Amino acid sequence: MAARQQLTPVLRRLRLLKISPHTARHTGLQRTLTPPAARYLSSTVPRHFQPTGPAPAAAQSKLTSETYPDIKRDPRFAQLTEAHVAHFQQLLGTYSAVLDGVTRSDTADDIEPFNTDWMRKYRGQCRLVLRPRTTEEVSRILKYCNDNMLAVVPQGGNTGLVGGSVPVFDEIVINMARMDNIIEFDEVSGTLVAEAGCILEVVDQFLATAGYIFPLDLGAKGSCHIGGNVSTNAGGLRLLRYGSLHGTVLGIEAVLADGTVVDDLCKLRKNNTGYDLKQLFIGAEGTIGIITKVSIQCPQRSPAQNVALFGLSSFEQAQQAFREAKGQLSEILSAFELMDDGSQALVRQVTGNKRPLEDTYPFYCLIETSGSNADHDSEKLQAFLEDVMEKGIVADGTLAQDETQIKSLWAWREGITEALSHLGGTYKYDVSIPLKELYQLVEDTRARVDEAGLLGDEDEFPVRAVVGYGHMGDANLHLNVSTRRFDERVEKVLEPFVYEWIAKRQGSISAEHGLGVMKKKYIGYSRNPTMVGLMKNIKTTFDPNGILNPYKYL
Ligand SMILES: O=C(O)CC[C@@H](O)C(=O)O
Ligand SMILES: [Zn+2]
Repeated sequence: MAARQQLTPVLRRLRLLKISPHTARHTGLQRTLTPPAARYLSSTVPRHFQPTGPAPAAAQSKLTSETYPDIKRDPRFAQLTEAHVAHFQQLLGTYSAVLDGVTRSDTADDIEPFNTDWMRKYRGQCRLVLRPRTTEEVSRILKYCNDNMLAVVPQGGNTGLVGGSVPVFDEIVINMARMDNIIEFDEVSGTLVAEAGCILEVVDQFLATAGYIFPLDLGAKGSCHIGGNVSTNAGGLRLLRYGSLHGTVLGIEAVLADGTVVDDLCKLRKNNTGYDLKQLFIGAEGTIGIITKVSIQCPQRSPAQNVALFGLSSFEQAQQAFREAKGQLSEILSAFELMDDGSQALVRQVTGNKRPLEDTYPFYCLIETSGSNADHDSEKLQAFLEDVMEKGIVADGTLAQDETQIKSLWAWREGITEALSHLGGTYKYDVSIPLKELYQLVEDTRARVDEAGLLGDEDEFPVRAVVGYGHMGDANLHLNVSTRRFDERVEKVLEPFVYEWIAKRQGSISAEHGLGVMKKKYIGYSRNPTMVGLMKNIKTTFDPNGILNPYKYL
């Protein structure tokens, strides 16, 4: 206690000193999602982005097949015919298809959003979108496609960042949005069973009404589907606390290429009976089957939550702060995120929002705690803050006092992706590196782009900034190269340089966003030939004709 009193002057440096514990953020089931334009208009920034928002300033108009001329359409696949369309129309009833140029649609939807990814970096040429409502319909669609050699792309909320959920050529899109039922929830065990097309935020808000939380949270939660999350093995903001989907997913139902339904919708935490086949579908990006249902273990929602944002003078200090946070906050630490100043300057530029700290620092960390005892948590956090400030690890900081402040602090981290998208094209590298060297990649990349004469403030330079941020608690960095326009010269300077850099340090070239089209040819930088060979065997076993999400992943 004496020590704490002595430290009071240090604590005064925190602008929002008083920690007010508060209840969980989401209450009630709400299906209305906020339009993207409104996202930056208030201090209570909604925590998601939409894939169908306004096109980024320098949207890619090129087709993926033009950007990647070495990818050729597989001649084994059939061309779509009138007979195929008629078949699907009959199969799916009135809610059937959107066919480009031909009026066979149950909606007025344009086909283009299904062909284009959220970043407008990848553009396919699909002419048919199917939107099944049941597993049975998915099964029939796939059986027919397999028998007729029609390639398909499973599509969730289309919020992916590696071009995995849009076609490359004329693959048929199987969009899962209509399979959006929450099937059952056990309030005692916390086991949820839901269809793949459920929107993550909707499920999370449903769980909030029962005092639970979905064990995954990410910026795209307002648009992404839980089936897509599982298919890409999304990591998100609280992996540090709740672990990977490989641990929380208890079971899945999936449909194989030939229409076979794999019913492994297990609800048990323990089940060592034979190979754990569901694990193969988690992170397979729809290449071995389409996930139709998911059973998942949901943790209890923490009644007390606190968020703090700190400024730090070096990456070395960010590491020290992380170490202290783990030691001192232990079981209540639920997120530890890193942002460099460049990323924060871009968010500020796009949103116009006032920065949370008065001065700028080279690095910022966002810490979240979630616990069950508000007094206990506040005490721990206070003590942690006193300690890291006294030790000179943290230069300045701010603590959210209420729900609104929590959201606006989180927006400085979660809003980076969207902010960058408004500035032009972004080359994104989602990587895992041993923590010590995490930020070195950003510095080395910046130096390389600069040396190539591509980085500058004036419009003639394609690259505006090279920034880094990410899930420091998971040693997962998001290296983002923000450009005024996508430019082949930039891509050539970045690739394979970034992948080689990572391979030298035994890192992963794909930490949480998947491989998609973007990293297909680079898999060898993170997986050895024996493993890639085994993966190819698995792919052939599950999908002998290769109709599921071709041209990607392997
Ligand atoms: O846009 C990115 O590079 C990262 C997106 C997402 O994984 C995040 O952590 O914000
Ligand atoms: Zn991330």
